[in-house]
Amino acid sequence: MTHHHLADPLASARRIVVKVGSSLVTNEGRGLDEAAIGEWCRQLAVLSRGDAATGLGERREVIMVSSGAIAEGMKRLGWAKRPHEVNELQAAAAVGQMGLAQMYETKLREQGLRSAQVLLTHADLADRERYLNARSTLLTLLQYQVLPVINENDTVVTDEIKVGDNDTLGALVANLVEADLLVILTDQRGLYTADPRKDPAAELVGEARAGDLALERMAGGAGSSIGKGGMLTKIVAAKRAAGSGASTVIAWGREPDALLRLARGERIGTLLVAPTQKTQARKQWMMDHLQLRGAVVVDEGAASKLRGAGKSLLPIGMTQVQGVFSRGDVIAVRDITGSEIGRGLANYSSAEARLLCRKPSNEIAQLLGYSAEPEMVHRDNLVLTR
Ligand SMILES: Nc1ncnc2c1ncn2[C@@H]1O[C@H](COP(=O)(O)OP(=O)(O)O)[C@@H](O)[C@H]1O
Ligand SMILES: N[C@@H](CCC(=O)OP(=O)(O)O)C(=O)O
Repeated sequence: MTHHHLADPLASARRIVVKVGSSLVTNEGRGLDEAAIGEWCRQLAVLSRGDAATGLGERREVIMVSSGAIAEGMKRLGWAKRPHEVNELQAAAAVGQMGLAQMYETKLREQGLRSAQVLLTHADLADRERYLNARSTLLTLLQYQVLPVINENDTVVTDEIKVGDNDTLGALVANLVEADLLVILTDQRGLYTADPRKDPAAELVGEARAGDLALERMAGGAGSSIGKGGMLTKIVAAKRAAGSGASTVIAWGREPDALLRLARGERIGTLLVAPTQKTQARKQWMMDHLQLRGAVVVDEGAASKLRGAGKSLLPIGMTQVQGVFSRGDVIAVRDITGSEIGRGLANYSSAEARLLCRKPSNEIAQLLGYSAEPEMVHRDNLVLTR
């Protein structure tokens, strides 16, 4: 084994989710902080483009998760106090989201970066099929070097089915796209041993293991009336992000060049290291958590490409489909002798897969009336059995 030490979680991160909280984005509710948003967008553009001169030659894929819709909506509606009525909160979110989207669009365009608004709900992430759709949309945007700006779709979701806070949403997005790093920018310099607003003796935690229970005892709720989650949701988010192998940094949103410095490997704020690496985390998830719904049998050519060359499974290599499964279910991939090659997420249902056996991918659209992906199981969603 050669890969004994873990790569530096900051400098090696190539896919990064950045989350900013309401109080930062809206300047404590005073209105969208154009200068702050402009600063993050400038840094995001450098990361996305790559800039050898600043020691960031390689391009990173970046996704923004931004709060602030409700706070900004309240400001625009002239509401001084946060309403309790759900419909009023939802109305405020709808008003504020316009401002958010417009601001990010403008600031990113100034940097020569294209952006896209993505509003997600809990259901989009809980349902396997919608999950895969959201995932492939986000990955497509990244592929085209578009920066997705994500928020919860507050206007349509009711309390019971809400993600509820954007720290959690950021972690779910990190899971969704299998990010390497989640950066949570907030109004404190990181996680302290106690809420620094209440305890002046509190000290900054430099580094810890994501998921360490001692962290949860340090974290309190939101310090202001603007933010939603406080530190606890950030700690829990870090644990969740670690589930897919992403480490988390909690840092001050006004720290100069925070995103660039982090990407260069500088330690800023609190680093919560994911104990398992990405590929291992995915493998565990695929092997442990899911029951198999079915299988596809592949010919020898496909089997050797999967085993040896690290390729995706294309419909043309499939000879047989077993069981009943939906798009997004975990299925086994077997060779002609019946032995398992690997497991992965099916891009097509069993009924569709039966129609696709032995067919070239350019016929998928014609056979099914639509085409989701050219692969039956994408390499990134496939784990080889040992
Ligand atoms: N242990 C802690 N370390 C740092 N901040 C803490 C801690 N416990 C509670 N907090 C509070 O959490 C707040 C940040 O959470 P929140 O207001 O939800 O911000 P955001 O809008 O960035 O999500 C801080 O202002 C702070 O008062
Ligand atoms: N989706 C909500 C944000 C909710 C939220 O989690 O806020 P925060 O704790 O400030 O990140 C909004 O845009 O107002």
